[in-house]
Amino acid sequence: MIPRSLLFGRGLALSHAFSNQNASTVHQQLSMTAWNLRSSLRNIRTLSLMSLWPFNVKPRDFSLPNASWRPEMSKAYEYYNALCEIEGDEKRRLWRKLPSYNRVLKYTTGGVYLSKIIQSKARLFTRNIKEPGAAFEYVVFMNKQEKRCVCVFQAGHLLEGPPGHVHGGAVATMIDSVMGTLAGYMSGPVMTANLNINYRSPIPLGSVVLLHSALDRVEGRKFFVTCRVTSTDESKLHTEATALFVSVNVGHLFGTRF
Ligand SMILES: CCCCCCCC(=O)SCCNC(=O)CCNC(=O)[C@H](O)C(C)(C)COP(=O)(O)OP(=O)(O)OC[C@H]1O[C@@H](n2cnc3c(N)ncnc32)[C@H](O)[C@@H]1OP(=O)(O)O
Repeated sequence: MIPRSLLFGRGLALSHAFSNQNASTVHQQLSMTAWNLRSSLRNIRTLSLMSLWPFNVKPRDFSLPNASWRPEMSKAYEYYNALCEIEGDEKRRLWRKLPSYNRVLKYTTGGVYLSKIIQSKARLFTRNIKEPGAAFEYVVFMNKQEKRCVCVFQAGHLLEGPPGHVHGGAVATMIDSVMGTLAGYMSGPVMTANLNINYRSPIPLGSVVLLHSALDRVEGRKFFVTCRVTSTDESKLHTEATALFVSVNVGHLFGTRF
């Protein structure tokens, strides 16, 4: 979808051009009209080329296994991935692996935001480091029926906070992202309104942990979500969090509520 104003703005100028009866003015306006027409075609061509991108390139799914994954990460991935592949009716499948891109593609499928997003250099915070394994390696498995998800997270060397351990802000980033993904999956666009974190034990740099997130309750537009970060065998609790997400109209993200 291309914004109507962009497509038809010059078209309106074209129809208005014939309202003046004066011959020279009509001549001038015809030249203007030809210019407007050429310009419109150029705009349409540019916009249609733009609208083909990025759909003509398959986006990279950053949550697929790569060489930087430690055996523990691969093992946890295979465990949850196997749950996704349980045979049967598609609708009855409980677990799904969510793909993960470095752009928020969802909003580029159409509407007035298309050109804004396409022109943007924005990249998702957790997916903007090119070297595999250097920062956030993670994959989210969603269970919509049970209103919960599990994220397998391997924390790379660029996420250091206290020596040899993961930065609390990096842990918070992952918690916010996973809880936000769950709330968004259940409701559509959401924003974090409130996030409370208790750090119970430090996470060694390079280690693999699980983030278990669950939807606690919904009150109108408010989604209350919990999260626990544990070792992969779940014997050690690293972090606990609760958060409130508020569902928003997409216009809220662009400052144009409607
Ligand atoms: C794939 C990657 C996923 C990544 C997910 C990451 C998510 C994020 O990090 S989002 C970025 C950080 N968050 C923000 O920038 C949000 C900034 N805040 C806002 O935009 C707004 O305050 C927003 C959207 C939260 C709420 O605004 P608005 O839509 O006007 O709702 P508003 O009417 O104020 O509040 C709605 C309800 O929520 C409650 N509420 C709002 N904020 C809070 C809060 N901080 N604490 C408690 N309650 C709150 C209100 O009291 C109200 O409750 P009720 O309906 O019972 O009266």
